[in-house]
Order: sequence, then structure tokens, then C-alpha cells
Amino acid sequence: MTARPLVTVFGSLHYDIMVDSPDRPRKGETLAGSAWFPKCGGKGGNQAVAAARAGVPAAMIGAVGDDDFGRALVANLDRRGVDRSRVRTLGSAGSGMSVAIFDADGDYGAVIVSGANLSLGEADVAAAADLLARTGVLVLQNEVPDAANAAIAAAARAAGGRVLLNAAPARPLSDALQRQIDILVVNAVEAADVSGRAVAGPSDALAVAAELAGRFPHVVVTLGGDGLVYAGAGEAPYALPAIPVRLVSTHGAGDEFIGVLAAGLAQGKGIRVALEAANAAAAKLVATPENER
Ligand SMILES: Nc1ncnc2c1ncn2[C@@H]1O[C@H](COP(=O)(O)OP(=O)(O)OP(=O)(O)O)[C@@H](O)[C@H]1O
Repeated sequence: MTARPLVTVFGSLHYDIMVDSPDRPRKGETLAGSAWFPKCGGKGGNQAVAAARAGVPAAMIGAVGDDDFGRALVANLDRRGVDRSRVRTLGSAGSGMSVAIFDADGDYGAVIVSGANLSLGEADVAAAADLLARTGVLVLQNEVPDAANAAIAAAARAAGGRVLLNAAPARPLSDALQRQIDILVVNAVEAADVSGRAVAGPSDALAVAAELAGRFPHVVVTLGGDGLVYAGAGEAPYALPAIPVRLVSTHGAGDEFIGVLAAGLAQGKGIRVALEAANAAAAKLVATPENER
């Protein structure tokens, strides 16, 4: 596969606020939390940052509100070396954001407000034509409208790029979008949703990936501490075990995996080599002390 090293991510930017609390509040209750932490996130933004960190040029297409969260999200992309010239600032909606409340057991409940992310559409696709002409891999997720994903996927493919969909969070996929996908990446929960079959472990995942390979050219199911499985048309499905590490936190593992996988493919690596690099990078991240939050 010829290298065309630009990774372009079309998708979500969220400003995340994480709160440590003794419990999650019930209706009408106010609790005293112990600490809060801000984080620039959104699956799209995280994946673009991961691709850039993996050493390829990365660009982000997205939208933020004209507010402090939006300015922080854009500054973060600048700091991480992501081209954000196609991130629009919108006057009519606030930035995407989330609040996650972690209780003493480490369980959490969260609220996400999509805000400006929902404005992505045809105008963004048209404005990205020159970027798409240089893009090796376009990365999509399910946090922006499906119709926008379908439109940019068609444009990227027409321009000679490949399209990777991280179908997260799970939601129905339009036929128009499904037709444009080269590489589908899902975790076990999303694999069950896309296939309609339960995925309880690596052997279920292998069967489901093989079945989904009838609908998508390349299918990857990530399995957390069990690694991943891969299936592709004309190739025997296989599993890659997770790399054993001392776990600090699984936070962000999926986005790191996607960004590094896209970077490898854009550099011209074969799928197996790119999957091995993504598996190694995600294992390194979950063992990094700074990843605790
Ligand atoms: N405990 C672990 N040890 C080693 N590698 C891990 C571990 N957990 C996750 N990984 C790596 O990260 C990849 C993605 O993890 P996972 O399947 O949990 O994705 P996800 O559900 O999208 O993650 P998240 O939403 O928590 O970011 C795995 O396929 C594996 O490569």
C-alpha cells in the first residue's frame, strides 16, 4: 500500500470535566465532591492527538462554540501539533462538553452535551476538499451526525483515501455510511450492537468479526485486557493478545488504539503491523502513571 501519510479526523471535540464525589447524586440531592479535573476530549480530538503523537501529520475537522471551552479545545490541538485549520467556531451553539461524576468505587455516571459537534455537515466536507486530496486515512466516530459522516466518507474515498469508522458510541449505521467503510473498529459492546450477537470473549469476538467481514473489508474488535481480533475478506481471522502491563487506568485506550492504527495505515504499513503498533501503544498508555485520570 502506497504511503499517503496524512490522517484526517472528522468528528467530536468535547471539553470533559471529571468530578470525584463520595457517591453519585440522587434526584434533588447536592453532594460535596473532593476534586475536579478538566480534560480536552471528544473521541475525534483524542484520536487526532494520538495520530499526531504517533508521528504522522494529523488534521482535525470539527466545530466548537465561541466560548472558553472551545478556545481550550483549539489550543490543545495546537499544542499537540494537530492541524486545526478546519475546526470552525460557531456562534449559535456552545462547545461540546461532558461532566462525569466518579464515586468512591471508581464507577461513574456522565452527561454529554454535543453542542457544536452536531453542526458538522456538507459545508465542512466542501471546505475540506484540499485536505481530503492528501488524506491517506479518514477517521470517523459516532459522535457527529451520521449523514455528515457518510458525506465525508464518500468524498475521502473519491479522493483516493481509506475510511476508518470507530462505531462508538453504538448507534444504527445508515446504509450510505456502511458502504463507504474500509476499516470498522469496535469494542465488544459495539460489536454486539452492530452484529446483533452477544460478544462475551475472544472466541465470540472472532466469530462476530468474521461475520462482519462480509459487510466491511476489514473488521477489528478490541477487547480491553484480552487484546483484539481481526477479520478481513480473504484472510483467516486472527487474535492478538494484549501486551501484559501493570494497569494504571484504561482511560483513553480505545482512542489511542485508533489514532495509532490510522497512523500506521497512512504510513503504508500492512494491517497486521499497524494493529501490532496500536496494541503496543494502547498497552503503554494504560500503564502510564499520568493516565490515572
Ligand atoms: N489492560 C490492558 N492491558 C493491555 N492493553 C490494553 C488493556 N486494556 C486495553 N488495552 C489496549 O487498548 C485497546 C482498546 O481497549 P478497549 O477494547 O477497552 O477499547 P474501548 O472500550 O474503546 O476503550 P475506552 O472506551 O476505555 O477508551 C485494546 O485492544 C488493547 O490493545
